[in-house]
Amino acid sequence: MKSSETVLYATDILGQRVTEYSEAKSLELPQHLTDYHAEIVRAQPTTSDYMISTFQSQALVWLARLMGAKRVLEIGVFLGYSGMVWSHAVGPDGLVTGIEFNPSYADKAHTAFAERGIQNCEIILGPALEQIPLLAPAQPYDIIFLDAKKSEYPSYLSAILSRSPPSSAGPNEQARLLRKGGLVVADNALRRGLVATDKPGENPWLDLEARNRSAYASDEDVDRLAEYNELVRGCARLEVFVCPLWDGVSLARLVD
Ligand SMILES: C[S@@+](CC[C@H](N)C(=O)[O-])C[C@H]1O[C@@H](n2cnc3c(N)ncnc32)[C@H](O)[C@@H]1O
Repeated sequence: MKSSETVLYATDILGQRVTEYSEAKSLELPQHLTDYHAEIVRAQPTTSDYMISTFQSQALVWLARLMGAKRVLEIGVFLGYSGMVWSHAVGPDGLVTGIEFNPSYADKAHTAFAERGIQNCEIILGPALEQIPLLAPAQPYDIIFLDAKKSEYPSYLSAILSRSPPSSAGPNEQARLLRKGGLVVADNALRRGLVATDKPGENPWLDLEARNRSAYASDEDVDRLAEYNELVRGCARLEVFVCPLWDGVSLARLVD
């Protein structure tokens, strides 16, 4: 099988079966997460693909647990599904802080947390680029999850890095936003593969994009995501792996 035929963009039966098999053989998500995901898919069919999938959730829980993560900053909350995933990953003694600029989404997420007795998720209301500089976590985050405006990813990254100075800048660990060894996890880093190819005949999403721009990605989104991937790859303080699953997930570790 060619690498381009992995589960990410596969529409063939084998790709589906491999994905189902991998989900079934990976760590189990608790019922409240799978139920809430299914509830949103049923109730909000046109926007439910804003959410990470349950399969991606399994990977993120595994990753957070591998790191022993206890503090997660999530930029882009929507209805709180991925916040609940991080909440589960960090456990009751951890904390998930979300930033969301849509008050109606934030309300619904708060309600969903309360209905499920989830007490370790908080939401800051406002535009991410205004709120990031105001954050003052008691301890630096272990993971920062980018899932808000795609065209702002490069700006999120520079805001995070400028608030996370290297050790050489002095003993200022408490003031850092992201701890040394922490991860910037950026969802949709490949955006339907458009960052990799927009040649007609190579990317079946091109037709869909042209017909329905608003549902998928604008040229600006794709250009800024490509810029984000370049910036991360070129940054000496970050070590990155771009995972070609789902819509692409960039995993960038802050080395210093
Ligand atoms: C893709 S959805 C997040 C989905 C969520 N992480 C999940 O998987 O369940 C993106 C969210 O980011 C919010 N958003 C977009 N731009 C934003 C910004 N500049 N500041 C804060 N929130 C923003 C949107 O309102 C939307 O709820």
